[in-house]
Amino acid sequence: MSDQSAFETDVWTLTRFVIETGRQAKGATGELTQLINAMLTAIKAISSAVRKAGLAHLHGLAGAVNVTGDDVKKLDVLSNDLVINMLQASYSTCCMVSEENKELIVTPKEKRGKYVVCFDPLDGSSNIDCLASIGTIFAIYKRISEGEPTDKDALQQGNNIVCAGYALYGSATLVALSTGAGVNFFTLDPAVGEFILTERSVKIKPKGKIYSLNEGYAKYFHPSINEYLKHKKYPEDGSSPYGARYVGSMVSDIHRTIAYGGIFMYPANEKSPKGKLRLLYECNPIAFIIEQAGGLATSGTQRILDVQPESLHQRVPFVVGSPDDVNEYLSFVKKFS
Ligand SMILES: O=P(O)(O)OC[C@H]1O[C@](O)(COP(=O)(O)O)[C@@H](O)[C@@H]1O
Ligand SMILES: [Mg+2]
Ligand SMILES: [Mg+2]
Ligand SMILES: [Mg+2]
Repeated sequence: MSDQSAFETDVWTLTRFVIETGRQAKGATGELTQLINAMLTAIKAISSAVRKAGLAHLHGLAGAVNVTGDDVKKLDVLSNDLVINMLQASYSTCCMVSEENKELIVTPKEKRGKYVVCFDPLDGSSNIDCLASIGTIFAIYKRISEGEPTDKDALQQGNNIVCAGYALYGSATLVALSTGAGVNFFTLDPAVGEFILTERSVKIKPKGKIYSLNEGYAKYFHPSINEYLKHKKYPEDGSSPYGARYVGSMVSDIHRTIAYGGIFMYPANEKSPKGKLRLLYECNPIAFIIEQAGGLATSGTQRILDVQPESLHQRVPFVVGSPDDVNEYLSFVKKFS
């Protein structure tokens, strides 16, 4: 920062950051910049709705069940509508996949651009009514077909991600963003209505002190998971046991994992043989961000970004975090295979 006075006069806002990096990219047309800015507008509007949800009668159920069996909340619907409308109005998308829409969302012909966006408009919606932190997750790809957009455009490996990010509506509203050159954090200054760069080139610790999962399902876990958890609670080498944290909003649990280090897991269990989290709009964008911060993301048998998607709402077991912690977990998988 150039100015040492209390009031910063040359601030790096996220809008400025996106314009600058867009300008530097070879052959850039500005379409990705337009798309990211539209996403940020949706995120600001969702943040505002989240902050006044209780006052604006936005708590509670919308009265439907979505394609993966979740009860849909009023804020899920509002967030979904905001993201779809803002993105379509940016003239930069051809199709989208949302947790809340069974089918591919195809942009009207006259508003089409070259990008595909997969998103979870509101993550952790079971936490809305108790005022715990929630989020939004997204991944952006270039379309791969010509003519009418099809599912094929969205069924791309995470390896093809052009840009991914998440917004966390926590004690502050924060956006983590990566275009493949590291991860940056931006915090919303509500007075200005802009996201301000607060942490550049974020790196996750090689090893943490926290494990995070819904341990209530232990009865249904594979023995390798329970053995690993036992090792975290009763370390044989005399080291201190790990602390346990689990919000139940993935964005919160992931943001803590990046900020403090450690491991987050939503493994398969007997009741959910592929776990709960969905590949296209939950696991892939988070895996991209975690890897960009120096961490690892695996299904237990495969790197998440290498998984070839077969359907829009498919689930995948998900284990992510500090590299040493994820590798230690993988050694337990190996022992039991
Ligand atoms: O209640 P469980 O089984 O622990 O599941 C919690 C997980 O479900 C989710 O809430 C699913 O996300 P949605 O709220 O977007 O459906 C994740 O954020 C979280 O990690
Ligand atoms: Mg849901
Ligand atoms: Mg979610
Ligand atoms: Mg959701």
